[in-house]
Amino acid sequence: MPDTPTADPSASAHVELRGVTFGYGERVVLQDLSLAVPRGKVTAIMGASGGGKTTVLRLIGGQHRAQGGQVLVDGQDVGAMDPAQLYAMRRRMGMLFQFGALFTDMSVFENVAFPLREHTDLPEGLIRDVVLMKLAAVGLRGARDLLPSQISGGMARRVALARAIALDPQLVMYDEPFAGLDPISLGTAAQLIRRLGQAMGLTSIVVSHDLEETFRLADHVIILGPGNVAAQGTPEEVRASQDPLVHQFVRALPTGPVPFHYPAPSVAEDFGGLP
Ligand SMILES: Nc1ncnc2c1ncn2[C@@H]1O[C@H](COP(=O)(O)OP(=O)(O)OP(=O)(O)O)[C@@H](O)[C@H]1O
Repeated sequence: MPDTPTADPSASAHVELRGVTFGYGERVVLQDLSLAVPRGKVTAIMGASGGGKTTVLRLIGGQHRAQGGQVLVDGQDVGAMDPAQLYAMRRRMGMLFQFGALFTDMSVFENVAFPLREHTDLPEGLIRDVVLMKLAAVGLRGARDLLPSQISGGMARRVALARAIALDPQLVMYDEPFAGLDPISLGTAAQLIRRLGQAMGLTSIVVSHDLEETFRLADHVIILGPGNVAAQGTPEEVRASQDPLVHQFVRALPTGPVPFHYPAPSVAEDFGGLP
């Protein structure tokens, strides 16, 4: 049984999935999945590898459409949006994907200016002010003229964050924001996600495998089990969950209900013909 959170996050949900089913071809990844992301808070989506976390982000961003159920952003059904509505919705969203790399032939400044040039008619002077403000927010105003090849991985992640918030989004989605970062850069990135979220009143959704950092950062945690929510609530509530899958997950145990094998034909079928 999924754990019941003490406060009902759907009361002020920014994003809601209602009975969502989604698969790639034959492979069903999400089955009747319902969850709510509270507004103005940091929500972590965690779970076993391949459990569908990135797929959930793609459904919220409208890159995929649910095959059953509804994905609601600000109460609007993403699956029913026409291209113009999708475009308008995405303008209010920032997305920071692990490999959503910077444009390598553009300076740090131009990388952050890019969405402003694409989506607004702001005059050059204002673009400069906004870019420098966003770079200042991530501590990199002084790095404006450098190329991505001249900055560290941690700095590049911060530039990508400045770019993701360039248009003052209401919602920012982070897919593995800590992957590959050293402990100091990781702590800085987590602090930035929290501080910027608070300063801008953002709803943040963080998909991460980094259990300790993510539990420290998040207000609300959702653990995906096979196709559905295994537990959700505050980090403390989720830590205390009795669900065997959640227990395995929060204690990082190698054995438990989370399968090691990707679904495959039976061993007999694959090897039965061997002498
Ligand atoms: N474009 C695609 N085509 C086919 N299968 C896909 C595609 N994208 C993802 N999958 C499959 O869907 C399942 C869920 O993938 P997803 O990336 O959403 O999981 P995840 O929980 O984010 O995984 P991880 O934590 O390892 O990044 C996986 O089994 C994956 O192999």
